[in-house]
Amino acid sequence: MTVEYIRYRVPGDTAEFEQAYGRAARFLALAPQCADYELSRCTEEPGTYILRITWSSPEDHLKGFRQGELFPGFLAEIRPYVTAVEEMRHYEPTAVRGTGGAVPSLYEWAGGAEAFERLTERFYAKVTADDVVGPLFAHMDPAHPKFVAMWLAEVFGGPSRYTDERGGYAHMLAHHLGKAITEPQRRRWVNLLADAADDVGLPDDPEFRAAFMGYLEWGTRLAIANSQPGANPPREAPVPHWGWGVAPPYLG
Ligand code: HEM
Repeated sequence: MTVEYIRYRVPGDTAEFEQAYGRAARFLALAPQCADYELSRCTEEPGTYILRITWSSPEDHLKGFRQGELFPGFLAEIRPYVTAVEEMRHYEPTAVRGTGGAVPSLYEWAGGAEAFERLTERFYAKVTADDVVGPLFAHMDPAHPKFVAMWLAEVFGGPSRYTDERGGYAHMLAHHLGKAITEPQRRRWVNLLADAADDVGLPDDPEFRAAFMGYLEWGTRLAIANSQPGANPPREAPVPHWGWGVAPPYLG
């Protein structure tokens, strides 16, 4: 991915400029090389704009889009503003990124470490009594619920205890390798965790539950793939961090 920034200083009618970009954006929306785009207006100097476009690569932008069939239509809309461009360059994102304190983490929203411990205690009580998934956990370490609570807490934005104290992703992966988890087992695992979330009173607002269940769908489908005989997933990776996605926390 590469991020293109285009800085404009628009001398005349800024409403017309925004309308022109509104029309030009249709071509970006169709471009397979474009991941997303956003036009922002400067608060202090309203004639100044920055357009941010994320492209799959500089080559995809310069060869794929610029030399492709969508570019003439795009350019026709914004041609009057070409002379207003002050900067037009590609930037590589760095590791410095994240959300600030204005958005609570899913970990905080859920109720912190104690909420995840209540959740997994309840969940594994259901799991071990279950005929579909129970046999997989027959020799489970008694501390397993606590370890999975640490994992979930870290994934959802809590402290990095699973990484620091338990071996992180590599350790979690090692527990799934060769387990040959089936789809009915995966589905039961997800259903029991959703039931446990209700039982222990995890927040049930739509935004939290959509993000929570989104991670469970993603993680359990990976667990199936990684657990099949002969699977060769990456042995080292960071613990994933899961956020709110498209539905931010409801603060109404
Ligand atoms: C989001 C999905 C999942 C997450 C986050 C997860 C997390 C974990 C973690 C962190 C461990 C290692 C705990 C430790 O440090 O000792 C573990 C082990 C294990 N997981 Fe998962 N898991 C997921 C999905 C599944 C599914 C779908 C199954 C099977 C239906 C499964 C079966 C197991 C088993 C059998 C172990 C070893 C338990 C033991 O004997 O101690 N996991 N899991």
